[in-house]
Amino acid sequence: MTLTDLSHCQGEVTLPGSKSIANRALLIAALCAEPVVLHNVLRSDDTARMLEALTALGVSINEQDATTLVVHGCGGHWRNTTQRLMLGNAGTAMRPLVAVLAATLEPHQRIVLDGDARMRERPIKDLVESLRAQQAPIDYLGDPGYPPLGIAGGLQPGDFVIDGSVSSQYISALLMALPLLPADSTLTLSGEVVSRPYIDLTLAMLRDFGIDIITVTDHQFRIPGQQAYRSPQNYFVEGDASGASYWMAAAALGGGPITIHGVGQSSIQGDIAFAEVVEAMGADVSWGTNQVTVRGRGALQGIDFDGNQIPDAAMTIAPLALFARGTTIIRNVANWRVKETDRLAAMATELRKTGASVKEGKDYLVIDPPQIWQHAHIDTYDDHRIAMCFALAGFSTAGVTINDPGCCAKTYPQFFSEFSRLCNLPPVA
Ligand SMILES: O=C(O)C1=C[C@@H](OP(=O)(O)O)[C@@H](O)[C@H](O)C1
Ligand SMILES: C=C(OP(=O)(O)O)C(=O)O
Repeated sequence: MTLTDLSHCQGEVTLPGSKSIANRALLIAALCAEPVVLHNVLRSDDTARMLEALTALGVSINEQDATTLVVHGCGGHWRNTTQRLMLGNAGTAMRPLVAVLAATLEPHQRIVLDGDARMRERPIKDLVESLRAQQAPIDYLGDPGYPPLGIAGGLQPGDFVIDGSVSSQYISALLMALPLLPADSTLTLSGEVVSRPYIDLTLAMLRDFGIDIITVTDHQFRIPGQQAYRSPQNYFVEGDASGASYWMAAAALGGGPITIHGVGQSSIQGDIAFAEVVEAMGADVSWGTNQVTVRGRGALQGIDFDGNQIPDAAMTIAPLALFARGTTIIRNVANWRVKETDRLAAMATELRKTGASVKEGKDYLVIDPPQIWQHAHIDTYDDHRIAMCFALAGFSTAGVTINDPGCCAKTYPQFFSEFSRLCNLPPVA
């Protein structure tokens, strides 16, 4: 898809449901003993993998309409445990399922969790070792430290320790699983903890489903055992705040205004903080009930930003940097290297194609905008966020061609049709 010389991008857009919330809600609802009606569920590759996995485990899930699903949970007593579950590249399916299955399977039951080629390269060792230290029988069936994994029941409550410096998803996974054990546990986080707002998101959702977790310190939780997930009957999935970052950026570049429906200032998603980034770079942000409006103010200014708390939305700073005055630094994002692709390397390579000057460090990027723009053919590495970020380079007169824009289906299948609509382009086939 080629995008060139976009000037206006304005109007109203309604976000799809959050991937992070939808996949947590599906799994948690499956752990309830009573049905839960989930509203505004994202339908995308990542949620499809979770839905398929839960269905294979024997959970019945009915569609009331495309985004309203009724989950008939089985209280953690899975009806079918002879499966190999294929989880694609959905971190939010793989990581929680490892811990939850370890906590809920019987010792004689065994499940294999596997994913696509990239998932087999994404580390899971810290999580597996923490579970194994508490007697969970988990085997590496391929390369040690990576999926596929064979998992059986047998996990014991006790004092869990986990390194939080690679992925917060490991910690969220343990927080979801440990309340189901027959006695109390503690969970201690070692190392620098990345992506902390996703841990807070997990804690907020666990509360909504009746689970009690005591935060002892920033690095320790006490988790009473023998708890049961309780159905709130209805649960509403907020719009995807990471997805909102592309619209905020498009408004900052094209003037907007763009009103984004589905998240508000009090969102439980950390990525909503991207609004402060576009404000700092040169846009006006105004909040309404469950909505935010962004207007560009003209020239953007480069920024020096620590992306550790919001690694997904922080990617959207990179295309803004192409249009900003001065240098932009995105720092403290080492774990970009273990996501859909090595995002530090991919981002640096693709930004350079526009004429930008980019320094790629171990855990940071330094970006200076192009002095002379070149038309860039962007490779997307099967990474939805690379595809969506580079749509924004379409605001240059040289423009971009994005290879395989369809990879945005991981979290935002409608992204390019919505982008075309707001920028007044011919509809995407
Ligand atoms: O818990 C979650 O829903 C997520 C946590 C983050 O991963 P890390 O904790 O691995 O940074 C984020 O990048 C991912 O898209 C979703
Ligand atoms: C890192 C991401 O996904 P995952 O949930 O697979 O980790 C992402 O959506 O940017």
